[in-house]
Amino acid sequence: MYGKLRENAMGRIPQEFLDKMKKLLGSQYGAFLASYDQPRQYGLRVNTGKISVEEFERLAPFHLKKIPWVKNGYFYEEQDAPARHPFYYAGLYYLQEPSAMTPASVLPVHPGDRVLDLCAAPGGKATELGAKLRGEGLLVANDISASRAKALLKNIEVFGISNAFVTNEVPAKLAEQFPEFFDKILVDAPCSGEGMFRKDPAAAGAWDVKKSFACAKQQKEIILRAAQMLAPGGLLLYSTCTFSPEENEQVIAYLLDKRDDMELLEIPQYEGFSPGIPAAARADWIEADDGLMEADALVALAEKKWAAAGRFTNQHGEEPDLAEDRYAELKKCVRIFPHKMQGEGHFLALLHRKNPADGEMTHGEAGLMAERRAAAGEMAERWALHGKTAHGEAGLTAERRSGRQKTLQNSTRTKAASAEKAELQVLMDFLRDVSMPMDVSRLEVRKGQAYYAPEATRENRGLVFLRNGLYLGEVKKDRFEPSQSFAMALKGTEYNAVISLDYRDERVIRYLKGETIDVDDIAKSGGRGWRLVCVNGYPLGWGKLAGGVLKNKYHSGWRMKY
Ligand SMILES: C[S@@+](CC[C@H](N)C(=O)[O-])C[C@H]1O[C@@H](n2cnc3c(N)ncnc32)[C@H](O)[C@@H]1O
Repeated sequence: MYGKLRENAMGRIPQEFLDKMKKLLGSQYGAFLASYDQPRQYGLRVNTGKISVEEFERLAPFHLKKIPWVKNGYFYEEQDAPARHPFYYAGLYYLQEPSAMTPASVLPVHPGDRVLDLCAAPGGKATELGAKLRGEGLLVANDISASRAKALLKNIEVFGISNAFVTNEVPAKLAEQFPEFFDKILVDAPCSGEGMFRKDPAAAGAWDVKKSFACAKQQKEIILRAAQMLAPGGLLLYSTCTFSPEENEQVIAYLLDKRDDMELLEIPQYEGFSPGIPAAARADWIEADDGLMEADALVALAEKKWAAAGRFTNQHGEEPDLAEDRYAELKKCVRIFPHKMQGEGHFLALLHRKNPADGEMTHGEAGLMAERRAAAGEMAERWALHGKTAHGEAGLTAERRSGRQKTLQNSTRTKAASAEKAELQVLMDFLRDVSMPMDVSRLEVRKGQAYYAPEATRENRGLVFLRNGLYLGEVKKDRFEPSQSFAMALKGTEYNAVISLDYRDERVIRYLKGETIDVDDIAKSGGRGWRLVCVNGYPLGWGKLAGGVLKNKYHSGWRMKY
């Protein structure tokens, strides 16, 4: 009977799952099975928005080994305990299973792109997409679960990503607001998680053969909505952490059936990658809408479908010529198997939406392109007007700072009609000490709350969202209290009053636990006011200095607990 768990040599791996894998892998099945005797892989991915991989290798006291197929990925050893290190709190890396790093690493994202991560929580992939944007363009990071979206927002903030719109929506609602809007979309779909069994034995216990069918139904809805939001010429990366063909090749085959304008692209190859399995989109891997079915019913359903579609094998093994089958291109997908490389398991498909500009363009699409060209021109003018500085530029000279202040004041005048003018001025006074490149026309203060809106922001009325852009802090009468997220978005060189401690200094941990710390030895010249607290030059949060003592302003909800 389907769904019954059986104890076996590897623990609680369901026999029905093993039977499916045997069918999928054929002669490789033995090697796959043996991989369950191997330990799981631990990985961390460097946040290149904050630190280069070279500097990270020099600084991090871990046993690191490069993950060969991910430029900024490393294996570490369990005893390194990187989740307890201050560099983790500084957002220098994300802890992620190595094969899960692959989707965001193969989706080419460039500064200025409009990017959507549709199923983003808790942010393992969104944080990498955001790091690649370098603060330019827009990252819409969405999750249907409100509690998981909160975790997503925190990770985006820890990573210092300033241009994210974090939403908690169903894909259909987003598709209404963002038709053909995004250059790049990641769909890391909710799935049956068969690639998680070694890492998380509870996932094996929760597995059921019905789950793949239910997930596939959801995945098909999600991927179709994603395609609606993709601009002509855009790229869509679909991924899962499961092996089941129903949730992988069959979802891609479904999309290709529904959308003639979508095509599969080759994914840059790594020797351990396995190709997608065209036969898994047909053969007797069949979809049952209502889940659990007895074997006879499955065969009957399969025969009905094979007859109707005319492209599946029947139970006697008759199948059409592969070379003539459009599903042959499913081999461009990538499968990661734990017996072929050092990753737990993943599936990836990179899809391109054909651009009518390369052939005949429809009227609507031509309008969209013109609108986007105009918006790009307007943006370029705006940057020129406000003298945008390059990323990574360390600090402003006094001369440039005073020039910038003039620009800020000019902009304040343009907002004179706003009731928030006085509050905006308080914010601007604080920003005199900040040299992070900012476009002043994107600063907003609403009811005392200050934000820096993303570049490609849009009307979002009606959408449930947690954050639009960077939360800068709160204006309280005539003073400004900078936020934790603002500290994380700054570089150590972008605030002119910094207290930087070495990670071995015991005060770092005390600061992260929320304690007041004595910094008289560093702040020798005395002084008062806001200090950006850093570990080895990388911001951790704020403190307020008075008499050589630093009052702790680290976000109370983010404190180190042990
Ligand atoms: C595989 S997880 C995503 C993991 C994430 N990409 C990462 O790397 O950290 C799938 C996510 O999809 C969300 N989800 C489930 N159904 C969804 C839907 N219909 N639309 C959007 N998100 C959905 C789940 O809440 C879950 O957080």
